[in-house]
Amino acid sequence: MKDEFSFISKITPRHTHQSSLKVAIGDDAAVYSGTDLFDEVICVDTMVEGIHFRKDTLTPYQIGKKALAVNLSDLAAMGAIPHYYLVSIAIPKSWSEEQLEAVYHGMKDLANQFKVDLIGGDTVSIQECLVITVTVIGRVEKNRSLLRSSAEVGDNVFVTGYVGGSAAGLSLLLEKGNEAPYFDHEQELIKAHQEPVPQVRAGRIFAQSNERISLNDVSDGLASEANEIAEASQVTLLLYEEKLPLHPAMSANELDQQLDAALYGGEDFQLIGTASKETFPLIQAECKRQGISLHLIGEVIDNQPAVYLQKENAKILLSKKGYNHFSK
Ligand SMILES: Nc1ncnc2c1ncn2[C@@H]1O[C@H](COP(=O)(O)OP(=O)(O)OP(=O)(O)O)[C@@H](O)[C@H]1O
Ligand SMILES: Cc1ncc(C[n+]2csc(CCOP(=O)(O)O)c2C)c(N)n1
Ligand SMILES: [Mg+2]
Ligand SMILES: [Mg+2]
Ligand SMILES: [Mg+2]
Repeated sequence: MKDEFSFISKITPRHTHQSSLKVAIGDDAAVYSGTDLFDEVICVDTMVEGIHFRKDTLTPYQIGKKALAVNLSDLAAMGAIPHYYLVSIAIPKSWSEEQLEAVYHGMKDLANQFKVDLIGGDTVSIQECLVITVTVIGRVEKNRSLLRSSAEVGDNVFVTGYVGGSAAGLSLLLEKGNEAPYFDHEQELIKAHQEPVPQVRAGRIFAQSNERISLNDVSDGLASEANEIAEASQVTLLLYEEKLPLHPAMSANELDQQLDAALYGGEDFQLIGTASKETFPLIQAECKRQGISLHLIGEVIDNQPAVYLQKENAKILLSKKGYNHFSK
């Protein structure tokens, strides 16, 4: 298989049956109408041992926490308020009951933080490696879900927080293991990889602004996520290299390495999006008021699906390269 994206296109139904469906396959989560005031939002993501984590990159507690976090991040990317989650777990012989309890402990701690309830799941055995699949359900004010397809020419491009930290942390773990002595700044990068914080608050600020905002979360890397917005909105994004908020704990690394981590590393679980030039200062001010940093990183410049990176004096095409499950 070439990549998961062409596979998903192939299996996407051309017609759907339910009239309540508002957003089908193609965004961070699906949306269908709920009550008079709210739409329901639902998504699912899987973490596989050996692919998303190893016993020497995440503790069992962190595996659980991250499995829920990545799903809350997809709800955040829709502007939704999370409510419930379900967990399907496939357990190999190599995992003890004590370790599995720690996985659930990690999920529970994050669930308490966001006031979400575990309401179901499934438990099965598997031959080789642990597989954990989390489904989350939330809601957003009627017709206010934030889509990848809402970008327009003239918009500002923004991203919350810092990027590249997770990939830089993973490199350290893969190189030196989790037992090695680390400097404080290295520990910060490792933490960014192990315990990403879903940007639910930021997503809510964007949804409640009542403005047109396109949004996506950074699971596969900025280049890939920016391309998803470009494709869904049929626009060209121009990102300015010097404006990318590279995680400050990476500053000892070569600049090329930092850029590589931010653009192609993934798993930062920040939110990238676009808003009109009039809207951007409003949401940036509200983010600031709530202690969230919102960085202006580029502009929407044209009506062709593409992403460019403006370097000092060159404009380079950023392809949809990033973490890809089938091209590694
Ligand atoms: N096997 C599948 N069957 C049906 N729909 C799928 C399948 N895999 C993905 N999708 C849908 O395709 C769209 C894109 O999925 P994708 O997993 O790339 O997005 P994401 O969850 O935001 O990213 P990531 O998984 O990298 O965090 C989503 O709407 C998702 O629900
Ligand atoms: C041991 C180990 N090796 C590599 C990686 C890197 N990685 C795995 S999946 C993924 C993208 C997000 O996944 P998805 O697209 O399924 O949401 C990334 C960046 C890791 N986390 N652990
Ligand atoms: Mg997503
Ligand atoms: Mg997914
Ligand atoms: Mg992915």
